[in-house]
Amino acid sequence: MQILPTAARLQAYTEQARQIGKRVGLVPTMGALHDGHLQLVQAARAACDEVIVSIFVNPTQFNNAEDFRLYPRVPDADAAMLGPAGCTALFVPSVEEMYPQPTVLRFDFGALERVMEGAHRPGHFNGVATVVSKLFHLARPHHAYFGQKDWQQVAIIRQLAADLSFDLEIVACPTIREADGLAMSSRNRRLDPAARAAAPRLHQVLAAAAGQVRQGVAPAQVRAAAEESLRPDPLITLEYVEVADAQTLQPLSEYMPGRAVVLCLAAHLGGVRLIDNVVVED
Ligand SMILES: Nc1ncnc2c1ncn2[C@@H]1O[C@H](COP(=O)(O)OP(=O)(O)OP(=O)(O)O)[C@@H](O)[C@H]1O
Ligand SMILES: CC(C)(CO)[C@@H](O)C(=O)[O-]
Ligand code: BAL
Repeated sequence: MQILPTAARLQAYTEQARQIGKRVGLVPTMGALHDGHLQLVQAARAACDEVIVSIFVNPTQFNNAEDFRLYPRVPDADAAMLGPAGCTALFVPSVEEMYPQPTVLRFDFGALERVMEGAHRPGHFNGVATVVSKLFHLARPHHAYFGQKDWQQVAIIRQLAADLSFDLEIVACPTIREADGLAMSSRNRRLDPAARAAAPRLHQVLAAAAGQVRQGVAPAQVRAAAEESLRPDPLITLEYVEVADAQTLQPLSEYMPGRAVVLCLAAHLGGVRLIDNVVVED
């Protein structure tokens, strides 16, 4: 596995690969890798000759300085996992390399970002779109891999790729969970034992809500039941729970035949902010 510390090295590496007809897959991450990430690497390996993983804790997508400071960083353990998983090149730029000057780019994803993570983390998707655009320009991958745990992020990146005519396929991979249902997430490492023990409640509540959606319980009632169910838990502070159209991400007041529903939430457990979602197909 090659280590590529600079943008120029990444560009040269992928350009050479494309010139000899290789298919290039890109897996953007912020590191502190787990099986959710490795699934993306495996999917890339199955479809591509070159699997480029980027690890970059992108400052421009953090709306909370403490969250950025405390984001788990374990570069040696990450690198040790990636070779055996099938990564052929690891891009690990510095902040100065990615942002030689402060960026002034502004994206507006309209209704897609006025809800959920976009509404609760001002500037977050601007930072995500900025860094993902840069990665797409530098690596020019044929395929780029993202996780459905970040459902809204996938929708925004699809819009970004379409609007900017990036010639690549966005591949969304399912959410990988711990045995107790907790969605794998780098931030899980920051949970203390009590918060870790409480954390599977998030998925339990979403699973119960999904059951209600399947029975036709109205969206407002589903939301209220989820809020009610988490309220007594002293370790969990719910930030939002939403019942939304899975494609447009807009909150639903009623179900529409033939349209999938996504149930999304964000919650704080002992200072750690986690998100999760489940999708209910019609
Ligand atoms: N449990 C998971 N299952 C599938 N994909 C995942 C999972 N967790 C993260 N991913 C995907 O991995 C990519 C990199 O995510 P990232 O490095 O931010 O990790 P993370 O675990 O989501 O961390 P955090 O949510 O704490 O930032 C994203 O496309 C993300 O959706
Ligand atoms: C896509 C991404 C790597 C951009 O920094 C990040 O938002 C993430 O890890 O999901
Ligand atoms: N996986 C989402 C990246 C973030 O929370 O900033």
